[in-house]
Amino acid sequence: MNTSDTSLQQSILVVDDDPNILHLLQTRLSSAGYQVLAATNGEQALERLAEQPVDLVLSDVKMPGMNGPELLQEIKATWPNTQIILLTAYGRIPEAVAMVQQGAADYLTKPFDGRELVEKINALLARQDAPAAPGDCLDLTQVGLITGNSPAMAAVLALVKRVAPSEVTILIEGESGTGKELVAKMLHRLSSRSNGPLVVVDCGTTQASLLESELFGHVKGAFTHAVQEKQGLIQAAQGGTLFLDEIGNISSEMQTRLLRFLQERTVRKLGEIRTSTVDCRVIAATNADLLSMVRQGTFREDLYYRLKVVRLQVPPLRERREDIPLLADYFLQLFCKKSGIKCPSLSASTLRCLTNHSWPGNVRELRHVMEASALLSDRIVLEPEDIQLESEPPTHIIDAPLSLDESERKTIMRALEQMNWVQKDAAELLGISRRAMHYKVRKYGIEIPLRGERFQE
Ligand SMILES: Nc1ncnc2c1ncn2[C@@H]1O[C@H](COP(=O)(O)OP(=O)(O)OP(=O)(O)O)[C@@H](O)[C@H]1O
Repeated sequence: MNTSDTSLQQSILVVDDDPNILHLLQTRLSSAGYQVLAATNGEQALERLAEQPVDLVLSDVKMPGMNGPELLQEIKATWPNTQIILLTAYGRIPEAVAMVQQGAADYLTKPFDGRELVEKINALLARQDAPAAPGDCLDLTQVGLITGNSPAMAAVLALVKRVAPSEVTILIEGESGTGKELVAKMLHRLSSRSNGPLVVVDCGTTQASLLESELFGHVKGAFTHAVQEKQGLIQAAQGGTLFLDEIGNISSEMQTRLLRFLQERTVRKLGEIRTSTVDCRVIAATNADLLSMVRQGTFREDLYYRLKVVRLQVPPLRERREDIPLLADYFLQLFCKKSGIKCPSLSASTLRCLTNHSWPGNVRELRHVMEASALLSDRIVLEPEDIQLESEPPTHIIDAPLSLDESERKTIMRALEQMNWVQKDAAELLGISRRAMHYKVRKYGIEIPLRGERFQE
């Protein structure tokens, strides 16, 4: 902590070119017990910091002269332990999110709620004061996440390390079995909440009717089988991380309740009047295309944007084949050690065979294949015939390069399907004129189902 010797007060530098906002922030934060310094632009902020380092900088993003991203870069280079919270206009959220990815702790949109701001700062500085989290020296294998030399996973891990210490909500996307849950674990372990619980909720397999009481809890007698009071999983994540797996599977009622929780950070048990505040970081994961679901009206747009403050995309295994040999060997050794059997090695042709497979079930499939091979073979070196791979679909279907026309036709079809066959909307989605869409539909002989509307030219 950077608190000066003469005072135990924590210090905050507020930076904004609007004198009214500056005054408001100074008053609010002083009355919350902080020592507050002020600057009206980025250059002045750096001068102030050179005179007196602070615990936290609260800065506007858009300012004349040095802008928010430049100021962030300067501060991170010279005072790496100083936390930065950004204030941004609603329309500039993408810029603020990019800054969080570059090391800012969090952001708030203007107009902001003063109470929420103070709570955010209190929580952030309280955690900064806490002893170093175990995640500080985390080695990936501690969460069981193995990667080889693939650039695709290196990029994911770099982003994980950058955003883990912040408080932002994260949406992890990726096909089933790619390791999204392990990524969530890593985010938790690398955060300042790593001493708190990581509560995993599988929204995909929990029965819709049960999910509400699982998440929010209930009082005794709230419904027929509520024989005793139960704490909800959200509350159980107090001080830690709530991981909502398969978020695309929740009902529209649950979407509304979750959105309310994300906005207000309070929960109310079923059958209870009182609400309680919960301080937890939320990470969600999905293997569905949430954006398409938003377009089809099956997933709330406002919830989608609340969840995907930062998006992390875990690539399928076929896009990071460099990782396959290391993962295969890791699973083989893990299983053999657990089962007390002598671990075989993999011949060069077996490795080639594993690397060329398309792995539709991703890392989970590779794990199962290696376990089965270790169990079923008693050889010292595993050859391709010892490995049971699902047969691949005929390669000419998946590998044949698409002609430009074919891929254009597929794109048009996908857009039309997504927009319920309304050509006007599909044209808008693809950023082409209605006339061009009409022409392409005719060119490719695409049949519009009767319920689809045809636009007037
Ligand atoms: N990089 C990895 N290193 C080691 N094990 C991995 C890795 N990625 C995935 N696994 C293993 O593969 C299996 C699936 O991983 P995980 O549950 O994290 O995937 P997921 O993307 O969350 O899947 P789903 O969408 O089906 O929930 C687990 O057994 C996990 O341990």
